[in-house]
Amino acid sequence: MIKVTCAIIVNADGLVLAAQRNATMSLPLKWEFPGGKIEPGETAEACLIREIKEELHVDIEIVAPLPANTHQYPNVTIQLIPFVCRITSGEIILKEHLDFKWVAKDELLALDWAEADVAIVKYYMES
Ligand SMILES: Nc1nc2c([nH]c(=O)n2[C@@H]2O[C@H](COP(=O)(O)OP(=O)(O)OP(=O)(O)O)[C@@H](O)[C@H]2O)c(=O)[nH]1
Repeated sequence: MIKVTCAIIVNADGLVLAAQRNATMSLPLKWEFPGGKIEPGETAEACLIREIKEELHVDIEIVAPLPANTHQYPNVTIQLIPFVCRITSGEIILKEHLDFKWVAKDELLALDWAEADVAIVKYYMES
C-alpha cells in the first residue's frame, strides 16, 4: 500500500484549493488535493510541506489532520492521508498540475475527483 499525503488548503474566505491532474499523469484530468507519496523516513507532515512547495511553490502550515482513506484502484492501493492547511507565504505557481481553483465547501462535490478523494471530500464537507 502506498501512503500519500494531501492538503486541504483553506484560504481566508473559507474556500478550498482543488488541483487538476495533468493529461500525462495517472488519473488524467481528475481533481485532487495536492500532495504526494511519503518517502522512507519522512513524516506525513514533512512530506506534505515538501510536496506542496514542489507542486505549488508555496509554504504551508498544517492546521489539523483528518481521517485517512484507503482506496483500491485497479493497479494500486493507496492510503490517502489528508491535512487541513493554510498558506503562510508565497503565490501559487503550478509546477505539475494543469489547473487549480478555489471552491466553496458546499460546491466541492461537483468536481470530478480522483476516486480516493471522494470520501475525504464528503468528510470535510460534513465537518
Ligand atoms: N497527491 C495526490 N495523489 C492522489 C490523490 N488522490 C489519489 O488517488 N492520488 C493518487 O496517489 C498517488 C500519488 O502520487 P504522486 O502525486 O506522489 O505522484 P504521481 O502522480 O507522479 O504518481 P504516479 O506516477 O504513481 O501516479 C497517485 O497514484 C495519485 O493518482 C490526491 O488527492 N492527491
